[in-house]
Amino acid sequence: MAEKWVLMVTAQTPTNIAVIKYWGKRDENLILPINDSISVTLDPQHLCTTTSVAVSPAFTHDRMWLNGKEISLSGGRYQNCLRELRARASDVEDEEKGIKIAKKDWEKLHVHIASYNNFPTAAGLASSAAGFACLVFSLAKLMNVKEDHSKLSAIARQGSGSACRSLYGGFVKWIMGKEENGSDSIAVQLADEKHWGDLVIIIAVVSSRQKETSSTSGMRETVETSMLIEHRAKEVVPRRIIQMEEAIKDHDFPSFSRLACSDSNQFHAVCLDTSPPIFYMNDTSHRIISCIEKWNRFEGTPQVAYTFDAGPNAVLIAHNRNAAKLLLQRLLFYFPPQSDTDLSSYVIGDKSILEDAGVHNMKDIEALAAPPEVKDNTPAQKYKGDVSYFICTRPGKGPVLLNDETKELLNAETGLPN
Ligand SMILES: Nc1ncnc2c1ncn2[C@@H]1O[C@H](COP(=O)(O)OP(=O)(O)OP(=O)(O)O)[C@@H](O)[C@H]1O
Ligand SMILES: C[C@@](O)(CCOP(=O)(O)OP(=O)(O)O)CC(=O)O
Repeated sequence: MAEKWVLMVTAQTPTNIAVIKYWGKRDENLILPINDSISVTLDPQHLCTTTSVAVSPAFTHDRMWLNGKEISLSGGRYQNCLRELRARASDVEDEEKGIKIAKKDWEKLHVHIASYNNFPTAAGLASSAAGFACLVFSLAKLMNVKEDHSKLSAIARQGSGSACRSLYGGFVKWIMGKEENGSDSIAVQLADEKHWGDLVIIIAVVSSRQKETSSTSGMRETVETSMLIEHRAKEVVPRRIIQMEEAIKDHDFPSFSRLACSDSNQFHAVCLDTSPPIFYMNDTSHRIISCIEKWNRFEGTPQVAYTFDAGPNAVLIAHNRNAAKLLLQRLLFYFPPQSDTDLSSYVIGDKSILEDAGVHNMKDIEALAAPPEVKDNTPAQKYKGDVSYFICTRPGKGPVLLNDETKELLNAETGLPN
């Protein structure tokens, strides 16, 4: 194998937001959780990771570049994923390029990985979920790993727990499993993205700075010190999982919303019950919760569900386009952009919701009326600049291979970043 060929695969993988949260591990190395969790996959058009992986006899060691910067692959999580994939690699033949890789060659061959997140990394927008899912999916294709998505999810899980749910589109359950080796701790699809196509998701990016306590250390401290976590994992979540599956199957938005909001609040309550306490939400997060709670109560039936991961950003799930329009009007009313902000960078993603809301420029935002649920009270206060930007999106599809050469992140001849 003295030739200098480069074989490359590029894939795109979505991120996901948990509506029944994973928080706490029973095995730190294999990443085995203490409860099942359920998530919604977000449309990769708006939030996704793109990863190119390449193999060449010319590569001297495994290397990775994340968002253009070289990072070390020596960490246990990357090593575990690479080892599991190499062990399952098969023969690969590319007749056109005259490349033949035998199964046993994969132990000696090295890979180059380049990945790009089209959203802030490590800011509570689940970059590790999309990132590890994409790494595993693309390497599995390159190495001709002949296993289904559920088996691949058990490998992605070893990169980051929530990553196993990004192997599927739509609505996904991560089954915690019972086996000590983690073989039954896998993700399964509950319903695809078309099943509940009415849902609209608006993310309020409250802060895109890197957070103080990572999910990994946060959940470790919770398991070690919180008395509430055991009750949550053993009593509360198992019941909620059954109810959430039903709500999704039946398109029952009121139940979906109540369960998602309660579960997010309970996750943040166990963070507060951790010693020392962990605060992921901030004042802006709390104001968003109040706004939604007030509106939902005023309407008599939930219009929007909220959920917050390990950070202050709000993920708001509206039951249809009309609710999303009314939601965006409320959000822009309470959280108008700074005067020097450009509207097109303040609301990104699916801008058609902005059209529905009748907001075309900054003047339209200033002209928004206070929502009816606050009218009788003192004039509603506004919090200009407290939200960095909004992303409008929807439930989306799972990983896909990209055959477009212009999307490749590695050079087809050198295997180095483009
Ligand atoms: N595209 C990627 N490919 C591979 N690994 C990635 C990628 N993006 C992020 N990661 C890994 O995930 C880490 C960030 O994970 P972290 O859990 O801190 O943040 P997050 O996933 O953005 O937030 P959260 O999981 O709490 O929602 C990065 O330091 C990196 O190791
Ligand atoms: C709050 C959460 O987003 C926690 C995600 O934790 P991670 O999957 O990032 O943690 P590790 O398994 O240690 O990598 C809830 C969820 O996604 O279910």
